[in-house]
Amino acid sequence: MSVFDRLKTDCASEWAAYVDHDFVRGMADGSLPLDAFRTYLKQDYLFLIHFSRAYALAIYKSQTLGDMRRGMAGLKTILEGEMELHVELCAKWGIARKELETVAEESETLAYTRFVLESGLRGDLLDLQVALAPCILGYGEIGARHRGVVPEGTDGAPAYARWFAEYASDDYQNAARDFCDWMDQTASAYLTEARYPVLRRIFSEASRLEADFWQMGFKNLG
Ligand SMILES: Cc1ncc(CO)c(N)n1
Repeated sequence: MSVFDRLKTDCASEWAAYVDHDFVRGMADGSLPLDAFRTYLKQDYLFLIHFSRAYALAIYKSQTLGDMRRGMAGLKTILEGEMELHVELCAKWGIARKELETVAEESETLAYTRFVLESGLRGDLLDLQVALAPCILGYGEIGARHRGVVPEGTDGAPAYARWFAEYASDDYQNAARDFCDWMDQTASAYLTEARYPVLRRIFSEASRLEADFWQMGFKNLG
């Protein structure tokens, strides 16, 4: 069993609340208000900036050149792939790059991103990977489950279909698989049963903060 499967099994309710959140269901059936998606997308741009910093921290926390290379590949995926998707989607929906760069950070964004960074600063590479796992592997699961199929006819449907397609793409799915293998490899070097409860707590909190991040999208709806 992978470390990811073990953590997911032990945090089943937090995991389900995250990957089956109403926000995700609303994207999947097209009913999500576009303003909720816009709020989410702007905050996610800020999220990705800190997420990149967390990958940079993974490089710093690496013990081997192999780990450093994997951290660098992850950093590249975000900086050159995912962030461009955001700029593209935002431009389509009337949010210019300039506006993205000046958006005020919501407390949910602040809490989640700094929690991930703090988990890595305080701990070692494995703590950091466990804090990052819900982000990468959760979006991988959501993308694979919905595969870009959104019923047409609602305002947001094209954006949601594009969004799902990105996370269902081979590139993203391969990056998620690589991440899972990488975490298993680190665990085989560092995981002991004595430290497992700490990792489980990190995974559970990161999953809860992901659910809060979706919920944030519903704030400020008129
Ligand atoms: C909040 C959040 N979690 C995970 C991902 C996937 O990278 C993302 N873009 N945003």
